[in-house]
Amino acid sequence: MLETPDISDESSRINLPLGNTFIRFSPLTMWRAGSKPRAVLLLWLALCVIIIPSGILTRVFEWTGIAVDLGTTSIYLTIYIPMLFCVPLVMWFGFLWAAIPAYFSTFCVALFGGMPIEWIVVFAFANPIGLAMYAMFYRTTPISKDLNNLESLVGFFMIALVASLAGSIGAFIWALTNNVGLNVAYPVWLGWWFGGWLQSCLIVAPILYFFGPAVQRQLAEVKNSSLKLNNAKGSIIAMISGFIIVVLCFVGAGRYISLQQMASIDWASGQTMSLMQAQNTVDSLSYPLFILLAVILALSYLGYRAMISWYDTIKGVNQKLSEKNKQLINLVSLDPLSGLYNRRKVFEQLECEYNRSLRSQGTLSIIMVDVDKFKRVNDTYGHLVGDTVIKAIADTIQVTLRDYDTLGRFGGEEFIAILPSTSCQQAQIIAERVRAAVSKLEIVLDNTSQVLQVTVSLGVATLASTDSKAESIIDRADKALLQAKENGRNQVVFGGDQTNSTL
Ligand SMILES: Nc1nc2c(ncn2[C@@H]2O[C@H](COP(=O)(O)OP(=O)(O)OP(=O)(O)O)[C@@H](O)[C@H]2O)c(=O)[nH]1
Repeated sequence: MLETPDISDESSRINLPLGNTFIRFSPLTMWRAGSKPRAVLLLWLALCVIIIPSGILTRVFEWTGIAVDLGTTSIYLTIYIPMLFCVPLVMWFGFLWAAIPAYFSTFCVALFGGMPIEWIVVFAFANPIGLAMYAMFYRTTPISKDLNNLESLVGFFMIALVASLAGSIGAFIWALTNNVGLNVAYPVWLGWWFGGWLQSCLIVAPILYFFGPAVQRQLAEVKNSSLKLNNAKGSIIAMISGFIIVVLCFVGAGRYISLQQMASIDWASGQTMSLMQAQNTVDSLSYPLFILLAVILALSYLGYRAMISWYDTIKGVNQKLSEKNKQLINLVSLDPLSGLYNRRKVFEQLECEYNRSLRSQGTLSIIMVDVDKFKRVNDTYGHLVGDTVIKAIADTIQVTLRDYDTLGRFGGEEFIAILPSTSCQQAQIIAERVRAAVSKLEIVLDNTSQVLQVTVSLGVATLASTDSKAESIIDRADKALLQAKENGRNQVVFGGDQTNSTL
Protein backbone atom coordinates (compact mmCIF):
# COMPACT_ATOMS: atom_id res chain seq x y z
CA MET A 1 0.00 0.00 0.00
CA LEU A 2 1.09 3.55 -0.57
CA GLU A 3 2.68 5.19 2.38
CA THR A 4 3.25 8.89 2.38
CA PRO A 5 5.42 9.95 5.30
CA ASP A 6 3.22 11.67 7.88
CA ILE A 7 4.81 14.87 8.98
CA SER A 8 1.65 16.57 10.15
CA ASP A 9 2.23 15.55 13.78
CA GLU A 10 5.54 17.31 13.81
CA SER A 11 4.14 20.46 12.29
CA SER A 12 1.20 20.78 14.67
CA ARG A 13 3.69 21.27 17.40
CA ILE A 14 6.31 23.94 17.25
CA ASN A 15 9.31 23.06 19.29
CA LEU A 16 10.46 26.13 21.09
CA PRO A 17 14.18 26.72 21.12
CA LEU A 18 16.01 24.96 23.91
CA GLY A 19 16.25 28.14 25.94
CA ASN A 20 12.53 28.59 26.22
CA THR A 21 11.98 25.75 28.60
CA PHE A 22 12.48 26.55 32.24
CA ILE A 23 13.62 24.25 34.99
CA ARG A 24 10.68 23.36 37.21
CA PHE A 25 11.18 24.75 40.72
CA SER A 26 11.44 21.58 42.75
CA PRO A 27 14.67 21.66 44.80
CA LEU A 28 13.92 18.43 46.63
CA THR A 29 13.26 16.49 43.43
CA MET A 30 16.43 17.92 41.88
CA TRP A 31 18.43 16.94 44.93
CA ARG A 32 17.28 13.34 44.53
CA ALA A 33 17.43 13.28 40.72
CA GLY A 34 21.16 12.61 40.31
CA SER A 35 24.47 14.40 40.19
CA LYS A 36 23.72 16.91 37.41
CA PRO A 37 20.45 18.32 38.82
CA ARG A 38 22.03 18.34 42.27
CA ALA A 39 25.02 20.33 40.97
CA VAL A 40 22.60 22.85 39.41
CA LEU A 41 20.75 23.16 42.72
CA LEU A 42 24.01 23.72 44.61
CA LEU A 43 25.07 26.31 42.06
CA TRP A 44 21.77 28.14 42.58
CA LEU A 45 22.19 28.04 46.37
CA ALA A 46 25.74 29.41 45.98
CA LEU A 47 24.36 32.21 43.78
CA CYS A 48 21.73 33.00 46.42
CA VAL A 49 24.51 33.37 48.96
CA ILE A 50 26.13 35.95 46.64
CA ILE A 51 22.92 37.67 45.50
CA ILE A 52 21.13 38.17 48.81
CA PRO A 53 23.85 40.23 50.57
CA SER A 54 24.99 41.91 47.32
CA GLY A 55 22.24 44.50 47.66
CA ILE A 56 23.55 45.53 51.08
CA LEU A 57 27.12 45.74 49.75
CA THR A 58 26.01 48.20 47.07
CA ARG A 59 24.55 50.34 49.85
CA VAL A 60 27.64 50.08 52.03
CA PHE A 61 29.97 51.04 49.18
CA GLU A 62 27.46 53.43 47.68
CA TRP A 63 27.39 51.89 44.20
CA THR A 64 23.74 52.61 44.02
CA GLY A 65 23.60 54.65 40.87
CA ILE A 66 24.52 57.65 38.78
CA ALA A 67 23.00 61.09 39.19
CA VAL A 68 21.83 62.56 35.89
CA ASP A 69 20.96 66.23 35.65
CA LEU A 70 18.06 66.83 33.29
CA GLY A 71 17.93 70.63 33.65
CA THR A 72 14.85 71.28 35.72
CA THR A 73 14.97 67.86 37.40
CA SER A 74 17.80 65.58 38.18
CA ILE A 75 17.23 61.83 38.32
CA TYR A 76 19.27 59.12 39.89
CA LEU A 77 19.85 56.14 37.62
CA THR A 78 19.67 53.21 39.98
CA ILE A 79 22.08 50.32 39.63
CA TYR A 80 20.91 47.30 41.57
CA ILE A 81 23.46 44.46 41.66
CA PRO A 82 21.03 41.64 42.68
CA MET A 83 19.03 42.15 39.49
CA LEU A 84 22.20 41.68 37.41
CA PHE A 85 22.14 38.08 38.67
CA CYS A 86 18.40 37.60 38.88
CA VAL A 87 17.51 38.55 35.30
CA PRO A 88 19.83 35.89 33.79
CA LEU A 89 18.51 33.48 36.43
CA VAL A 90 14.90 34.04 35.41
CA MET A 91 15.85 33.56 31.75
CA TRP A 92 17.91 30.41 32.21
CA PHE A 93 16.24 28.76 35.22
CA GLY A 94 12.73 30.16 35.60
CA PHE A 95 10.65 32.51 37.72
CA LEU A 96 10.93 31.16 41.28
CA TRP A 97 14.65 30.49 40.93
CA ALA A 98 15.15 34.24 40.41
CA ALA A 99 12.25 35.64 42.44
CA ILE A 100 13.35 34.05 45.71
CA PRO A 101 16.86 35.59 45.83
CA ALA A 102 15.44 38.86 44.43
CA TYR A 103 12.85 39.01 47.20
CA PHE A 104 15.29 38.30 50.01
CA SER A 105 18.00 40.62 48.68
CA THR A 106 15.52 43.51 48.58
CA PHE A 107 14.26 42.46 51.99
CA CYS A 108 17.81 42.70 53.40
CA VAL A 109 18.48 46.06 51.72
CA ALA A 110 15.27 47.53 53.14
CA LEU A 111 16.02 46.10 56.58
CA PHE A 112 19.50 47.59 56.41
CA GLY A 113 17.98 50.94 55.37
CA GLY A 114 15.73 50.92 58.43
CA MET A 115 12.40 50.51 56.68
CA PRO A 116 9.57 49.32 58.98
CA ILE A 117 9.16 45.55 58.75
CA GLU A 118 5.52 45.64 57.61
CA TRP A 119 6.63 47.78 54.67
CA ILE A 120 9.59 45.57 53.87
CA VAL A 121 7.34 42.55 53.38
CA VAL A 122 5.46 44.42 50.64
CA PHE A 123 8.40 46.39 49.25
CA ALA A 124 10.43 43.23 48.57
CA PHE A 125 7.79 42.03 46.08
CA ALA A 126 8.63 44.82 43.62
CA ASN A 127 11.53 43.08 41.86
CA PRO A 128 9.85 39.63 41.72
CA ILE A 129 6.94 41.36 39.96
CA GLY A 130 9.41 42.71 37.37
CA LEU A 131 10.92 39.22 37.03
CA ALA A 132 7.44 37.77 36.48
CA MET A 133 7.22 39.90 33.35
CA TYR A 134 10.40 38.32 31.94
CA ALA A 135 9.13 34.84 32.80
CA MET A 136 5.72 35.48 31.24
CA PHE A 137 7.25 36.76 28.05
CA TYR A 138 9.77 33.99 27.61
CA ARG A 139 7.41 31.19 28.61
CA THR A 140 5.18 32.04 25.73
CA THR A 141 7.42 33.41 23.01
CA PRO A 142 9.47 31.21 20.72
CA ILE A 143 12.40 33.60 20.54
CA SER A 144 15.92 32.87 21.60
CA LYS A 145 17.10 33.74 25.07
CA ASP A 146 20.66 33.99 23.80
CA LEU A 147 19.67 37.21 22.01
CA ASN A 148 21.48 35.91 18.93
CA ASN A 149 19.26 37.71 16.43
CA LEU A 150 17.73 41.14 16.08
CA GLU A 151 14.22 39.88 16.83
CA SER A 152 15.28 38.41 20.18
CA LEU A 153 17.30 41.49 21.08
CA VAL A 154 14.41 43.88 20.38
CA GLY A 155 12.04 41.53 22.26
CA PHE A 156 14.39 41.53 25.22
CA PHE A 157 14.73 45.34 25.25
CA MET A 158 10.95 45.68 25.19
CA ILE A 159 10.31 43.20 27.95
CA ALA A 160 13.12 44.72 30.02
CA LEU A 161 11.31 48.05 29.77
CA VAL A 162 7.99 46.60 30.92
CA ALA A 163 9.72 44.60 33.66
CA SER A 164 11.64 47.68 34.89
CA LEU A 165 8.40 49.67 34.97
CA ALA A 166 6.68 46.88 36.89
CA GLY A 167 9.53 46.60 39.38
CA SER A 168 9.77 50.35 39.89
CA ILE A 169 6.47 50.52 41.83
CA GLY A 170 8.76 49.94 44.82
CA ALA A 171 9.91 53.57 44.37
CA PHE A 172 6.55 54.79 45.66
CA ILE A 173 6.81 52.68 48.78
CA TRP A 174 10.24 54.11 49.31
CA ALA A 175 8.73 57.60 48.95
CA LEU A 176 5.95 56.81 51.40
CA THR A 177 8.21 55.34 54.05
CA ASN A 178 10.60 58.28 53.76
CA ASN A 179 7.72 60.75 54.03
CA VAL A 180 8.68 62.53 50.82
CA GLY A 181 6.25 64.19 48.46
CA LEU A 182 5.54 63.47 44.81
CA ASN A 183 8.13 66.04 43.71
CA VAL A 184 10.80 63.78 45.17
CA ALA A 185 9.08 60.46 44.46
CA TYR A 186 8.71 61.18 40.76
CA PRO A 187 12.42 61.61 39.83
CA VAL A 188 13.28 58.68 42.08
CA TRP A 189 10.75 56.55 40.24
CA LEU A 190 12.09 57.77 36.87
CA GLY A 191 15.66 56.89 37.80
CA TRP A 192 14.50 53.59 39.25
CA TRP A 193 12.91 52.16 36.12
CA PHE A 194 15.19 53.91 33.63
CA GLY A 195 18.28 52.74 35.51
CA GLY A 196 16.84 49.23 35.76
CA TRP A 197 16.15 49.21 32.05
CA LEU A 198 19.62 50.50 31.09
CA GLN A 199 21.21 47.98 33.40
CA SER A 200 19.31 45.15 31.67
CA CYS A 201 20.11 46.42 28.17
CA LEU A 202 23.76 47.31 28.69
CA ILE A 203 24.93 44.69 31.17
CA VAL A 204 22.45 41.79 31.29
CA ALA A 205 21.96 41.55 27.50
CA PRO A 206 25.72 40.97 26.82
CA ILE A 207 25.80 38.41 29.67
CA LEU A 208 22.92 36.52 28.04
CA TYR A 209 24.55 36.73 24.62
CA PHE A 210 28.04 35.61 25.63
CA PHE A 211 27.27 33.09 28.39
CA GLY A 212 23.76 31.96 27.40
CA PRO A 213 24.68 29.20 24.91
CA ALA A 214 27.20 27.54 27.24
CA VAL A 215 24.93 27.77 30.28
CA GLN A 216 21.95 26.43 28.38
CA ARG A 217 23.96 23.53 27.05
CA GLN A 218 24.86 22.62 30.60
CA LEU A 219 21.27 23.01 31.76
CA ALA A 220 19.78 21.05 28.85
CA GLU A 221 19.79 17.79 30.76
CA VAL A 222 17.82 19.14 33.68
CA LYS A 223 15.23 20.88 31.56
CA ASN A 224 12.54 18.29 31.22
CA SER A 225 9.47 20.16 30.12
CA SER A 226 9.14 21.20 26.51
CA LEU A 227 6.36 23.72 26.10
CA LYS A 228 3.61 23.02 23.60
CA LEU A 229 2.29 26.10 21.93
CA ASN A 230 -1.24 24.79 22.45
CA ASN A 231 -0.70 25.21 26.17
CA ALA A 232 0.91 28.60 25.88
CA LYS A 233 -2.40 30.48 25.83
CA GLY A 234 -3.50 28.85 29.07
CA SER A 235 -0.21 29.43 30.80
CA ILE A 236 0.00 33.10 29.81
CA ILE A 237 -3.58 33.75 31.00
CA ALA A 238 -2.74 32.06 34.31
CA MET A 239 0.44 34.11 34.63
CA ILE A 240 -1.23 37.43 33.79
CA SER A 241 -4.03 36.67 36.28
CA GLY A 242 -1.44 35.80 38.92
CA PHE A 243 0.47 38.97 38.12
CA ILE A 244 -2.67 41.15 38.44
CA ILE A 245 -3.56 39.55 41.77
CA VAL A 246 -0.03 40.05 43.12
CA VAL A 247 0.09 43.70 41.99
CA LEU A 248 -3.36 44.43 43.39
CA CYS A 249 -2.40 42.86 46.71
CA PHE A 250 0.83 44.84 46.57
CA VAL A 251 -0.97 48.14 45.98
CA GLY A 252 -3.77 47.34 48.44
CA ALA A 253 -1.38 46.34 51.20
CA GLY A 254 0.74 49.42 50.51
CA ARG A 255 -2.26 51.71 50.81
CA TYR A 256 -3.50 50.06 53.94
CA ILE A 257 -0.16 50.19 55.71
CA SER A 258 0.53 53.75 54.63
CA LEU A 259 -2.89 54.89 55.89
CA GLN A 260 -2.25 53.28 59.25
CA GLN A 261 1.18 54.81 59.48
CA MET A 262 0.23 58.28 58.36
CA ALA A 263 -2.65 58.34 60.79
CA SER A 264 -0.26 57.78 63.63
CA ILE A 265 2.53 60.17 62.54
CA ASP A 266 3.37 62.82 65.03
CA TRP A 267 3.98 65.78 62.76
CA ALA A 268 6.16 68.81 63.56
CA SER A 269 3.08 70.54 64.94
CA GLY A 270 2.83 67.73 67.42
CA GLN A 271 -0.59 66.73 66.20
CA THR A 272 -1.56 63.36 64.83
CA MET A 273 -2.60 63.54 61.21
CA SER A 274 -6.29 62.96 60.76
CA LEU A 275 -7.32 59.82 58.88
CA MET A 276 -8.94 62.07 56.25
CA GLN A 277 -5.69 63.93 55.61
CA ALA A 278 -3.78 60.66 55.51
CA GLN A 279 -6.26 59.30 53.00
CA ASN A 280 -5.68 62.32 50.75
CA THR A 281 -1.91 62.02 50.99
CA VAL A 282 -1.95 58.35 50.20
CA ASP A 283 -4.33 58.93 47.31
CA SER A 284 -2.05 61.54 45.80
CA LEU A 285 0.83 59.07 45.95
CA SER A 286 -1.28 56.13 44.81
CA TYR A 287 -2.67 57.63 41.60
CA PRO A 288 0.63 57.44 39.69
CA LEU A 289 0.88 53.87 40.93
CA PHE A 290 -2.53 53.00 39.49
CA ILE A 291 -1.67 54.73 36.21
CA LEU A 292 1.56 52.78 36.07
CA LEU A 293 -0.32 49.59 36.78
CA ALA A 294 -2.80 50.32 34.00
CA VAL A 295 0.08 51.02 31.57
CA ILE A 296 1.79 47.76 32.48
CA LEU A 297 -1.41 45.77 32.11
CA ALA A 298 -2.18 47.43 28.76
CA LEU A 299 1.33 46.65 27.55
CA SER A 300 1.03 43.08 28.78
CA TYR A 301 -2.29 42.65 27.01
CA LEU A 302 -0.96 44.10 23.77
CA GLY A 303 2.12 41.92 24.05
CA TYR A 304 -0.10 38.90 24.69
CA ARG A 305 -2.23 39.63 21.62
CA ALA A 306 0.89 40.15 19.53
CA MET A 307 2.33 36.86 20.72
CA ILE A 308 -0.85 34.91 20.05
CA SER A 309 -1.13 36.28 16.52
CA TRP A 310 2.55 35.54 16.03
CA TYR A 311 2.00 31.93 17.08
CA ASP A 312 -0.96 31.63 14.77
CA THR A 313 1.17 32.96 11.93
CA ILE A 314 3.99 30.54 12.73
CA LYS A 315 1.52 27.69 13.02
CA GLY A 316 -0.09 28.63 9.69
CA VAL A 317 3.29 28.89 7.99
CA ASN A 318 4.30 25.50 9.39
CA GLN A 319 1.08 23.89 8.23
CA LYS A 320 1.53 25.31 4.74
CA LEU A 321 5.13 24.12 4.78
CA SER A 322 4.13 20.61 5.72
CA GLU A 323 1.45 20.58 3.01
CA LYS A 324 4.04 21.71 0.47
CA ASN A 325 6.41 19.02 1.73
CA LYS A 326 3.72 16.41 1.25
CA GLN A 327 3.04 17.70 -2.25
CA LEU A 328 6.75 17.59 -2.97
CA ILE A 329 7.04 14.03 -1.70
CA ASN A 330 4.04 13.06 -3.84
CA LEU A 331 5.54 14.77 -6.87
CA VAL A 332 8.76 12.82 -6.68
CA SER A 333 7.19 9.46 -5.78
CA LEU A 334 3.70 9.27 -7.24
CA ASP A 335 2.33 8.93 -10.73
CA PRO A 336 -0.19 11.76 -11.17
CA LEU A 337 -2.65 9.79 -13.36
CA SER A 338 -3.01 6.57 -11.39
CA GLY A 339 -1.91 7.83 -7.96
CA LEU A 340 0.40 4.79 -7.76
CA TYR A 341 4.13 4.88 -7.08
CA ASN A 342 6.10 6.02 -10.12
CA ARG A 343 8.97 4.13 -11.75
CA ARG A 344 11.65 5.79 -9.58
CA LYS A 345 9.84 4.94 -6.36
CA VAL A 346 9.10 1.39 -7.56
CA PHE A 347 12.83 0.76 -8.10
CA GLU A 348 13.57 2.18 -4.64
CA GLN A 349 10.92 -0.06 -3.09
CA LEU A 350 12.12 -3.14 -5.01
CA GLU A 351 15.72 -2.53 -3.89
CA CYS A 352 14.49 -2.30 -0.34
CA GLU A 353 12.44 -5.54 -0.52
CA TYR A 354 15.30 -7.32 -2.33
CA ASN A 355 17.72 -6.47 0.51
CA ARG A 356 15.15 -7.42 3.14
CA SER A 357 14.57 -10.82 1.47
CA LEU A 358 18.32 -11.47 1.30
CA ARG A 359 18.71 -10.63 4.97
CA SER A 360 15.78 -12.76 6.09
CA GLN A 361 16.34 -15.42 3.40
CA GLY A 362 12.71 -14.93 2.51
CA THR A 363 10.90 -15.08 -0.79
CA LEU A 364 10.05 -12.19 -3.08
CA SER A 365 8.03 -12.13 -6.29
CA ILE A 366 7.01 -9.50 -8.79
CA ILE A 367 4.31 -9.29 -11.44
CA MET A 368 4.60 -7.14 -14.56
CA VAL A 369 1.19 -6.24 -15.99
CA ASP A 370 0.68 -4.81 -19.50
CA VAL A 371 -2.66 -3.80 -21.02
CA ASP A 372 -3.42 -5.70 -24.22
CA LYS A 373 -3.88 -3.79 -27.46
CA PHE A 374 -4.06 -0.52 -25.62
CA LYS A 375 -3.03 1.43 -28.70
CA ARG A 376 -6.35 0.42 -30.18
CA VAL A 377 -8.23 1.92 -27.21
CA ASN A 378 -6.43 5.22 -27.69
CA ASP A 379 -6.92 5.18 -31.42
CA THR A 380 -10.62 4.31 -31.19
CA TYR A 381 -11.78 6.37 -28.22
CA GLY A 382 -9.07 8.97 -27.81
CA HIS A 383 -6.39 9.54 -25.18
CA LEU A 384 -8.76 10.83 -22.50
CA VAL A 385 -10.66 7.53 -22.52
CA GLY A 386 -7.28 5.78 -22.58
CA ASP A 387 -6.37 7.66 -19.38
CA THR A 388 -9.64 6.61 -17.74
CA VAL A 389 -8.92 2.99 -18.64
CA ILE A 390 -5.41 3.19 -17.14
CA LYS A 391 -6.86 4.64 -13.92
CA ALA A 392 -9.62 1.97 -13.77
CA ILE A 393 -7.11 -0.85 -14.30
CA ALA A 394 -4.78 0.61 -11.66
CA ASP A 395 -7.64 0.70 -9.13
CA THR A 396 -8.72 -2.84 -9.96
CA ILE A 397 -5.21 -4.27 -9.57
CA GLN A 398 -4.73 -2.31 -6.33
CA VAL A 399 -7.81 -3.79 -4.66
CA THR A 400 -6.93 -7.30 -5.85
CA LEU A 401 -3.49 -7.21 -4.18
CA ARG A 402 -2.84 -7.60 -0.46
CA ASP A 403 -2.24 -4.65 1.88
CA TYR A 404 1.48 -5.24 2.13
CA ASP A 405 2.04 -5.57 -1.65
CA THR A 406 3.29 -2.53 -3.56
CA LEU A 407 1.83 -1.50 -6.89
CA GLY A 408 3.47 1.02 -9.20
CA ARG A 409 3.07 2.35 -12.73
CA PHE A 410 6.16 1.20 -14.56
CA GLY A 411 5.56 2.94 -17.86
CA GLY A 412 2.68 3.91 -20.20
CA GLU A 413 0.17 1.06 -19.82
CA GLU A 414 2.50 -1.14 -17.81
CA PHE A 415 2.27 -1.81 -14.05
CA ILE A 416 4.48 -3.66 -11.61
CA ALA A 417 3.45 -5.34 -8.38
CA ILE A 418 6.05 -6.17 -5.72
CA LEU A 419 4.96 -9.08 -3.53
CA PRO A 420 7.11 -9.57 -0.41
CA SER A 421 7.29 -13.02 1.22
CA THR A 422 5.55 -14.58 -1.76
CA SER A 423 6.60 -17.83 -3.43
CA CYS A 424 6.37 -18.38 -7.20
CA GLN A 425 3.21 -20.49 -6.82
CA GLN A 426 1.50 -17.86 -4.65
CA ALA A 427 2.59 -15.12 -7.07
CA GLN A 428 1.06 -16.98 -10.00
CA ILE A 429 -2.21 -17.39 -8.11
CA ILE A 430 -2.25 -13.66 -7.34
CA ALA A 431 -1.39 -12.83 -10.99
CA GLU A 432 -4.24 -15.02 -12.18
CA ARG A 433 -6.58 -13.22 -9.76
CA VAL A 434 -5.46 -9.87 -11.22
CA ARG A 435 -5.96 -11.08 -14.79
CA ALA A 436 -9.46 -12.36 -14.02
CA ALA A 437 -10.42 -9.12 -12.18
CA VAL A 438 -9.30 -6.91 -15.09
CA SER A 439 -11.03 -9.06 -17.69
CA LYS A 440 -14.31 -8.68 -15.77
CA LEU A 441 -13.88 -4.93 -15.49
CA GLU A 442 -16.53 -2.94 -17.34
CA ILE A 443 -15.64 0.65 -18.09
CA VAL A 444 -18.68 2.73 -18.99
CA LEU A 445 -17.85 5.52 -21.41
CA ASP A 446 -19.33 8.80 -20.22
CA ASN A 447 -20.82 10.23 -23.37
CA THR A 448 -22.09 7.06 -25.13
CA SER A 449 -22.83 4.78 -22.16
CA GLN A 450 -20.89 2.22 -24.19
CA VAL A 451 -19.14 -0.46 -22.07
CA LEU A 452 -15.47 -1.03 -22.69
CA GLN A 453 -13.61 -4.20 -21.66
CA VAL A 454 -9.88 -4.80 -21.68
CA THR A 455 -7.52 -7.61 -20.82
CA VAL A 456 -4.00 -7.71 -19.47
CA SER A 457 -0.98 -9.97 -19.92
CA LEU A 458 1.16 -10.77 -16.91
CA GLY A 459 4.76 -11.89 -16.42
CA VAL A 460 5.68 -13.32 -13.00
CA ALA A 461 9.17 -13.81 -11.56
CA THR A 462 10.48 -14.83 -8.16
CA LEU A 463 13.80 -14.06 -6.51
CA ALA A 464 16.30 -16.82 -7.39
CA SER A 465 19.42 -17.84 -5.49
CA THR A 466 21.45 -16.81 -8.56
CA ASP A 467 20.12 -13.23 -8.61
CA SER A 468 22.91 -10.75 -7.83
CA LYS A 469 20.76 -7.65 -8.12
CA ALA A 470 17.12 -6.62 -7.88
CA GLU A 471 16.87 -5.81 -11.60
CA SER A 472 17.39 -9.50 -12.50
CA ILE A 473 13.85 -10.30 -11.29
CA ILE A 474 12.46 -7.48 -13.44
CA ASP A 475 14.33 -8.88 -16.47
CA ARG A 476 12.76 -12.30 -16.01
CA ALA A 477 9.28 -10.88 -15.39
CA ASP A 478 9.65 -8.73 -18.53
CA LYS A 479 10.64 -11.73 -20.63
CA ALA A 480 7.69 -13.69 -19.20
CA LEU A 481 5.37 -10.82 -20.10
CA LEU A 482 6.64 -10.85 -23.68
CA GLN A 483 6.03 -14.58 -23.75
CA ALA A 484 2.44 -14.00 -22.53
CA LYS A 485 1.92 -11.51 -25.35
CA GLU A 486 3.35 -13.93 -27.89
CA ASN A 487 1.19 -16.75 -26.53
CA GLY A 488 -1.93 -14.73 -27.36
CA ARG A 489 -2.32 -12.23 -24.47
CA ASN A 490 -4.77 -12.26 -21.50
CA GLN A 491 -2.68 -14.80 -19.64
CA VAL A 492 -0.04 -15.31 -16.94
CA VAL A 493 3.45 -16.65 -17.68
CA PHE A 494 6.05 -17.46 -15.06
CA GLY A 495 9.58 -16.44 -15.98
CA GLY A 496 12.57 -18.57 -15.08
CA ASP A 497 13.18 -21.89 -13.43
CA GLN A 498 10.55 -22.62 -10.78
CA THR A 499 12.88 -25.01 -8.95
CA ASN A 500 15.60 -22.39 -8.70
CA SER A 501 13.23 -19.82 -7.19
CA THR A 502 13.29 -19.34 -3.44
CA LEU A 503 10.18 -20.99 -2.03
N1 LIG B 1 -4.09 7.41 -22.94
C1 LIG B 1 -2.87 7.10 -22.63
N2 LIG B 1 -2.15 6.33 -23.43
C2 LIG B 1 -0.90 5.98 -23.10
C3 LIG B 1 -0.30 6.46 -21.92
N3 LIG B 1 0.96 5.94 -21.87
C4 LIG B 1 1.13 5.20 -22.98
N4 LIG B 1 0.02 5.20 -23.73
C5 LIG B 1 -0.25 4.54 -24.97
O1 LIG B 1 -0.24 3.12 -24.81
C6 LIG B 1 -0.02 2.56 -26.06
C7 LIG B 1 0.87 1.35 -25.95
O2 LIG B 1 0.87 0.69 -27.20
P1 LIG B 1 1.84 -0.49 -27.58
O3 LIG B 1 3.07 -0.39 -26.77
O4 LIG B 1 2.00 -0.50 -29.06
O5 LIG B 1 1.09 -1.75 -27.10
P2 LIG B 1 -0.39 -2.23 -27.16
O6 LIG B 1 -1.18 -1.49 -28.18
O7 LIG B 1 -0.94 -2.19 -25.80
O8 LIG B 1 -0.25 -3.69 -27.65
P3 LIG B 1 0.33 -4.89 -26.87
O9 LIG B 1 1.06 -4.37 -25.70
O10 LIG B 1 1.21 -5.57 -27.80
O11 LIG B 1 -0.82 -5.68 -26.44
C8 LIG B 1 0.55 3.65 -26.97
O12 LIG B 1 -0.43 4.02 -27.91
C9 LIG B 1 0.81 4.82 -26.02
O13 LIG B 1 0.60 6.08 -26.63
C10 LIG B 1 -1.07 7.31 -21.10
O14 LIG B 1 -0.63 7.77 -20.04
N5 LIG B 1 -2.32 7.61 -21.47
